[in-house]
Amino acid sequence: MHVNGWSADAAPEPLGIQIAAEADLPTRFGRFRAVAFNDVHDEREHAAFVRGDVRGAEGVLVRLHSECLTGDAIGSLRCDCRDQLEAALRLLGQSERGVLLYLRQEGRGIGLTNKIRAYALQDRGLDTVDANLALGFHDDEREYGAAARMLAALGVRSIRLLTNNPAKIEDLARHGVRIVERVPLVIPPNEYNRFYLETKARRSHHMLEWDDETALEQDDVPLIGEDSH
Ligand SMILES: Nc1nc2c(ncn2[C@@H]2O[C@H](COP(=O)(O)OP(=O)(O)OP(=O)(O)O)[C@@H](O)[C@H]2O)c(=O)[nH]1
Ligand SMILES: [Zn+2]
Repeated sequence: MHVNGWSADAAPEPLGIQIAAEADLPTRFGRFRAVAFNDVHDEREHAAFVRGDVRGAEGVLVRLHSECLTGDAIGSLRCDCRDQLEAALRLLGQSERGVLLYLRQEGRGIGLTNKIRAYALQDRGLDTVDANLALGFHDDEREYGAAARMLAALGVRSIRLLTNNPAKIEDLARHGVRIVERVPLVIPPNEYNRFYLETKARRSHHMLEWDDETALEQDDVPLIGEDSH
């Protein structure tokens, strides 16, 4: 398939990464292409979900989503991950082209077990940053080199990045990704993640602004079979 003079088969692969497998993926958000990679620098199974033709394209709408098993799969209300994931997929599904990178750096890179340890510390009053520090980690252990290589392997030339996180923008740019615009992805808080979101804004400088009028009411949060407390 030729797009803007590029051929998906003949395009030069960037050093150290290549597409390992791809297939169509119809989803409840629209039709995507699921893409897996071989990356000599990173053995984790990151994946790209690609909407439309992105090879050679400029200003492609891109979301980098860091894995959150508790939020993404189980529907935890402690964070905003699943809401962000669904909002991003909805936006991409309405777009002609775009990419969601699903990055296997659970718990901001500390892994599931340590994230649950961090939750236990948060239940004793620490915020997300101090909980990570108490466990001997940085507040955020993620890096976006693999994401940059995946975008290069897909032939994306420049991106419009869906994020509120300045560190993500900086690290991606440091890895050579051209970001032409930041597109906010703000989810109104619920009663369980309000402190978490406030911590993101206050301590991690995330660009979060929401209108309290639009905040989810408890009734809107699907806590089936549980008393609210
Ligand atoms: N260590 C730790 N990780 C968490 C916690 N809550 C959510 N996460 C992880 O945080 C990651 C999501 O990152 P966030 O900081 O919420 O958001 P972001 O992706 O950096 O920023 P945006 O692009 O604006 O969404 C996922 O990997 C989650 O598993 C927590 O309390 N502690
Ligand atoms: Zn989460």
